[in-house]
Order: sequence, then C-alpha cells, then structure tokens
Amino acid sequence: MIKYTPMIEQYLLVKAEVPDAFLFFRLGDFYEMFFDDAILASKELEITLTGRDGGTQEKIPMCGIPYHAAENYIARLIEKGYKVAICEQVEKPEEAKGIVRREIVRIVTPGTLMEGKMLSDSVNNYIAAAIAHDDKYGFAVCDLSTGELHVTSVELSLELLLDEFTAFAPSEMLGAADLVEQVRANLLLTSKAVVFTQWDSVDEQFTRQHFAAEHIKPLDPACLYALTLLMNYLSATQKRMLSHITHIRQYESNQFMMMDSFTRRNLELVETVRERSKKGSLLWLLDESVTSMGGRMLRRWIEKPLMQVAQIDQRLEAVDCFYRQLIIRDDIRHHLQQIYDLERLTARISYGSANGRDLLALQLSLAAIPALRQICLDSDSNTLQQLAKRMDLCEDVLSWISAAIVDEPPVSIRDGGIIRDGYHEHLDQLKEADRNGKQWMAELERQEREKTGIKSLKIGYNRIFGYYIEITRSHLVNLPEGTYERKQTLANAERFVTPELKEKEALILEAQEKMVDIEQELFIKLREQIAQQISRLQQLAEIVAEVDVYQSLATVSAANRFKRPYLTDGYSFQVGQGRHPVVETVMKSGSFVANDTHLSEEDGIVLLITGPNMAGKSTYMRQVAIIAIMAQIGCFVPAEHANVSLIDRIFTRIGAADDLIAGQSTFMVEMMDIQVMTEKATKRSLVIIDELGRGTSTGEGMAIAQAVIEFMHDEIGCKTLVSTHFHELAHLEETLSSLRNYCMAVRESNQQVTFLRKLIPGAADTSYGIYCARIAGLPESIIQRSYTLLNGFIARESIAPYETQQVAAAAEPFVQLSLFAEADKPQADKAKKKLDPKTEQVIDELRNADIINMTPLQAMNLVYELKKKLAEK
Ligand SMILES: Nc1ncnc2c1ncn2[C@@H]1O[C@H](COP(=O)(O)OP(=O)(O)OP(=O)(O)O)[C@@H](O)[C@H]1O
Repeated sequence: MIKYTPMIEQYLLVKAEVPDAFLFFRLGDFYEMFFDDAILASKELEITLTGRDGGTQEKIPMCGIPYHAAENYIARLIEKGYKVAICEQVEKPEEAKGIVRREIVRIVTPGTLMEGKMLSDSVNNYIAAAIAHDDKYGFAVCDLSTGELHVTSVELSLELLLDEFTAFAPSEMLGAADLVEQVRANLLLTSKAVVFTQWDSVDEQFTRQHFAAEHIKPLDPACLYALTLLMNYLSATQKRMLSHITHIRQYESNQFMMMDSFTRRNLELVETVRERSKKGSLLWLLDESVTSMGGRMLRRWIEKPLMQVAQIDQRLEAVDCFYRQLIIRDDIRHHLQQIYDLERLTARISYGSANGRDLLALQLSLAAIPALRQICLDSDSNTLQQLAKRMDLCEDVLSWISAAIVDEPPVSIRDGGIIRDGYHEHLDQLKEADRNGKQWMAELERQEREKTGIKSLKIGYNRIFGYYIEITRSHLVNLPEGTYERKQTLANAERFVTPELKEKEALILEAQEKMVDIEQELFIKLREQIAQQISRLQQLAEIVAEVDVYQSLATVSAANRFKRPYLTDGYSFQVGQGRHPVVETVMKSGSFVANDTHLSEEDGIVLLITGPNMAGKSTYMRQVAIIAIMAQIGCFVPAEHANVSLIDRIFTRIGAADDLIAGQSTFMVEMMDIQVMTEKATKRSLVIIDELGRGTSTGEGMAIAQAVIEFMHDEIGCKTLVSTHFHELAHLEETLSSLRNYCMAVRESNQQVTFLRKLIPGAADTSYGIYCARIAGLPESIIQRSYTLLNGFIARESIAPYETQQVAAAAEPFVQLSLFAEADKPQADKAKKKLDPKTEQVIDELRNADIINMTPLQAMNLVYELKKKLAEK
C-alpha cells in the first residue's frame, strides 16, 4: 500500500467527499490542487504544474493559486461547467495537535452562485431538481442568490417536464442518473449550457426542519420529493443555514400559458435564435425596468403568461395608470433608481456574506420606499394602491443601519472604520485612544525635529516594522548618539525606533486590533438582527419589483403606441392592425405593414397562408403569438385594438435548422412536434406551423400537411395558422368549413415583384421561389432552366388529379406567367394542339405517374425523360 505523508492522507480523505469537484485545499496563503485535479486545472486555468513530495518516490502533481485571487479562478472553472470545493483550515496552527484540521466549507457549482461576475443582475440563476414519483414528475427550482423557490408537479410526461425546465432555464439540474440523462438528450442543441448532477438524496429530515409544517403540508408527494432533493443538495454544498429560503411557491403548470422549448426559442421571447442575445428579443423590447429585481421579474412574467382574466386585468389596470400619466411614471422611475437589488442584498445578509457597503445599499434603498409608496397610494389604480398598502417600510431596519454604519464604509469588515461614533461606548473609548495615539505621534515628530534640527525627519508606519522614525541619509550625521535603535535601511534613508515609540506603538496597535474586533462583532450582530427580518424584506423587494415591471411595460407601451387589449374567457380572437413589435422596432420607422387577425367560429379558425418566400408569412404568424403572449402577461399590445380570448398553450413549428435535438433529422423533429400538438393541443390552443410538410417528398409532404390540417380542424378545433408552399392545398377551403385561405399580397410589374406584406383573403398560385433565387444571385442559366422545368410541371399538373385552375382563379393578385421566360412559351402552346399518338403516349405516362410518392428530383427526371421523348418524335 502506498504510504503518503499525513497531509496528503488528509487531502485524499477530503477529496473522497467531492469526487466530481476540484478541491481547493488551503495551505497557508495558497489553495493547492493535487493529482488529477492539478493536471486538469493547470490546463484549464493555464497555471504551472509542479510537483510535491508526498512520501512516495515520485513527486505528486500539484498546482496552486494565491487565496486572495481565488474568486477569479473559481469563476473561470464554473464558467467551464466545473464545480469547486473550498477546503479551509478550521483551526489555528498554534492550537493544532499535529496536522491542522481542514474541512470543506462550501462547494461552488454553477447553480449555487451567490455573487461574482458570473451572476448576471438581470437574470435569475436557477438550480432545478426533478424526480419521478408514482404517476408524476416533481419539479423544484431555486435561485440561491435571491432565495426564490418554486415547486410543481406534472403528469409523467417528459415533454411537460421539459416545458417547466425551459421556462426557468436553470444552469444546473439535479436528479437520478436516468432522468438527468433523458433531459440532457432532449434539450435543443443550442440551449443554454446546463450542468447535470446526479443526486438522489431524498431523506426528508433537513427539509422538514427547515420549513414550517404548514408550508410542507399542502405539497403532494412528488413536489415534496423534488424539494427534498434540492434542499439536501443546497445544504450539502453550502454547509450553512439557508435561512433566506423561506417561502415555497407552489404552482400548477396550467395556471400559466404553456409553451415548449422550441416555441420559446422561435418566438425569441428572451433571446434571439441566432446570436442568443437579449438584444432583438421580446424581453429586450419590453425591458425598461429600473431595478435588477424588476428586470428579473419581467423575464419571469414573459416566460409564464397568465391564464386568469381577472389577474391579467389587474396588471393591465396598473400599466394603464402609468401609461396615461407620464409625470407619475417619471416620478416612479426616479424613486426606483434609488433602490438597489433588495433581493440579492437580503439574501447576502441572511447568508452572512454582506459587507458594510451592502448594508449601506439597503439603507439607501429603504429610504426611497416612502416616496414610492405614496405615489402608488395617490394613484388612481386599485392594483397600485393595494400594493402600496402591503409595502412594509421596514423603518426599524433603516434606523438600525443608519445608527450603526458610517456613510462610506470600507469593502472588508476586517478593515475597521465601519461603525459610527456614538454607537458603542467601549468602541468610542478605543477610537479615542487611537486618535490620541496618532496625535501623540504627531507631537513626537515635532519634538524630534526640534531636538535634532532635522526638518525632514518624519514618523511613519508600515505593517512589518510598525512605527519608525525616518531620517534621510544626508542628515544622519546630525543624529545624536543614544536612544535611536536602527530598524531598517533604505536606499537613501534609515529608519529607527526609540523605547518611547515602541511603548506607545504597543498601546495604539492594541487599541486598533481591539477596535477591529469589536467593530466586526457589532457588524455581525447587526447583520444577524436584520437577517431576522428577512421575510419582510423579501416581500418588500417583490412588491418593488412588481411596480417596476408595471412602469416598464407602460413606458414601452407608450413609446410604441401599443393599445390595451381586452381579454375574455371566450373563443374569438380579434386583432385590428396588429404588428410584430420587435420587427417593427428594428425596421425603419413607419415601414412595418400592419395586418388584422380574425379567428372565431364565424371568421374561421384555421388560416392557410400561402405566398412567396420573403413575403412576411412567418413574421405574421409570430406576430399573432407574440400579441397573445403580451396580452396575457398584462402588457399593452402592438395593434389598434385587440379583443382576445385566453390561449392555454402555443405550439410553433417555425423551422430553423440549428435548433435540432442531437441526432434527429429536421423532418423527424417536425413530426415529433406535430405528434405532441395532436396529443396536447386543446380548443383554446394556438398552433402555428410554418411550411408544413417540407423536408420529405412533395407528394408525401402535401399529404401529411392536408391530414394534419384536417385533424386540427375537425378533431381539436384550435386556432391554427399554417403557412405552406403547397398552394394546391387551397382547395381545402371548400371542404373544411372553418378554414380560410389567405395570402401575402404581391405587386408585379416589369418582371419585378414587390412584397406588399399585406395579408389578403385568397390563395397564392406560386411561391416565387425561382424569383427569389434570382434575387439571391444564382447564375442566370440555373434560373432559366428552373423556369423551363417549372413549366413542365405546370403542364403536367394541368392533367393531374387535383384541380389547380381553381386555385389560380382564387388568387387574382398574382400573374405568374409574366415571370416566365419568353422562350418557354412555345412548349406550353404545343400541349394545346391536336395530339399525335406519340404525344398521347407521353401523356399517358404522365397520367399514370405516381407523383405523390416522388421526390422532386425523381419528378424532374421524369419530366426530362418525357421532354426527350417528345423531341424524338
Ligand atoms: N408586415 C411587415 N411589414 C414590413 N416588413 C415585413 C413585414 N413582415 C415581414 N417583413 C419583412 O420581410 C422579411 C421576410 O419576412 P418573413 O421571414 O416573415 O417571410 P416569409 O414569407 O416567412 O418567407 P420564407 O417563406 O422565405 O420564410 C422580414 O425579414 C421582414 O423584415
């Protein structure tokens, strides 16, 4: 057996507790890493790998970082998805018998950050836990940096669990190995990086001790298990009381509008699909919040639109008040600016990591509350008045801090100078002694200058040598013999001490040390006293955040001419002159074309939208979904008027190739999504499918598209917007009573196509795909060849089983032929002449061709063959 030194033995024992984390092992002023940790850390952090004798023949790999720079290195490792366990010396070396005792004091993981630059102000950092129990999944999610905690349970369906998961976008997930693996495998490739931790500790003891029994009682077993998983992990990693996690928010997933991860991504609710940036998302547009808490709350609201009309109306009423009254809005914004991040401040106070500046920030924030409260009380909004009545001014906390903490406290509580004069008698005495000591030093300096006649003589202080008398080299000759004891030699000066100086120094330093100890003690006592008030402060923080969100929504609504929507529990969804708020904002002002949306029993519930590429189909369909979401979060909407029914769930299938789940084809993903739609959509859902049926052969694609539309129409009856390139599907309007054809208007002149972006009744008869290809700059030979082939298809389709003539008739605004090359016309004319037997044979072949089951390439080859036969005649 290998025999290591006692220190390495100790290291190995501690490391065994955290096999999946880097162990930062404190040795004096350094955190050291050993063995594989050292090899990997040296690579990841680009620090030198050395070796250390550990009792074995070969040196043990080692690398280290200075303790004062640790935060930076920890952040870099966390950012790369690692965990870091901090192991400290927990007794003083002089008190230790043998080797100093060391223990892990905290494990930092991506989901449990409390501070640092990785923690974004405007985004919650969640950690989630999930567990399968009986016929449900329990799901618990917490932001340790604010103390916010939510729990729910959903049916035992992975999709539903993923929906909850993506609504919170946690940075870490805990759970049993197989469940964690399933979630990992089903996340979109482009999702935010998540660290998955296998964790299955479900001993309820800690959770039951931590929360009051009446908070635990309403939880169903699945919720309780998920909560237990989470709390056990937090307790194991944080190694301390988690007293800022006080309030369990239990919710049912059907309290909110449901959306899957694909839909959230595609509607670009909180970040864009391509750059994954906030800029360009709905959140970016709506975020005029002043406080970080408001910013985070707004994000949560966007992720979870409401499902109760009364609750939405309450929000809209407050937004309306700020919308109408610019002066009040400005006033509110001004007072909010004085308020710091109360949620994270209170969490740090209760966690024991808040410093003097944090308490000062709390004091300044609390000082701004009365004015904020008054504005809300005086407003004509019932919602704001109710919020104001619930605002606890926490005046006691404010007075405790202002009595104790100086106006400009230092960063570290070990620096001293944090407590006000007059707060503590003994401390005041020590301060006096300290001040006297300093005065005495100044007096001594004056006396020494007089005695020696050296004007440049000075008394100084440094940490290593303490107080000293400094004399420049050129004056050394003037120094009298006797009491001066040499202490330090510099390039052009000597430093001395005298017995008198030493004696006074001892007194001053003792006073200073005691002062710092007392200050620290007083500070911690105050911090603990405030921590007792944590739930009051948290409640206040939440109310302030809510007021901030209302003013943010009102500010944006006023600036962009949004109008108040009216929500109903009914079925009809009517929007007049709707706009896509983000596309409108990023475009030149005034150039966005507004479009109506009418979805009801009378107006039709399925809109089949045809039209050229680039005409604005996807933008329009997204706009409908975004308006529904904005209305249900309680925001005004980009439209002239909106009377909309609640939407319980939005499904979108708006393709983007980079959104695939690992190992799946685009078509497969589309079919899987549609399977979920058919299973989960209700009459109150909104389904949006862009280019339904693409990705397989034309015939099959069209067949699937028709079957899906029929199913949505007949079986579910949900509001459905479908865009398609298969203009042949327009005939469905005749058989499906609630389906309406729409298309995007286009103006053609001189072989030029202008997109009018206007949604009009009727169907388009072409996609102008080849025209778009020309605009994109494809070689003219390809464009001409495409038109030739297309004409072949059209000639063939004219005798195919379904009638495209009707479709063309329905679409007056389109004049397709003007786009065809002149050279193609003779061929089209020939088909109309009296036919010879050979031609008849070609037509027979065409008639019998199984187009439905052909790929476009096979179809092209067929046309080519047939043309060749005609030419041979
Ligand atoms: N209502 C509108 N007013 C003004 N511009 C618009 C409007 N709708 C869309 N656009 C502009 O047209 C461009 C194309 O829109 P969109 O992607 O929605 O077209 P599409 O019909 O879905 O095309 P494709 O079928 O190729 O995806 C957008 O980038 C946008 O800038």
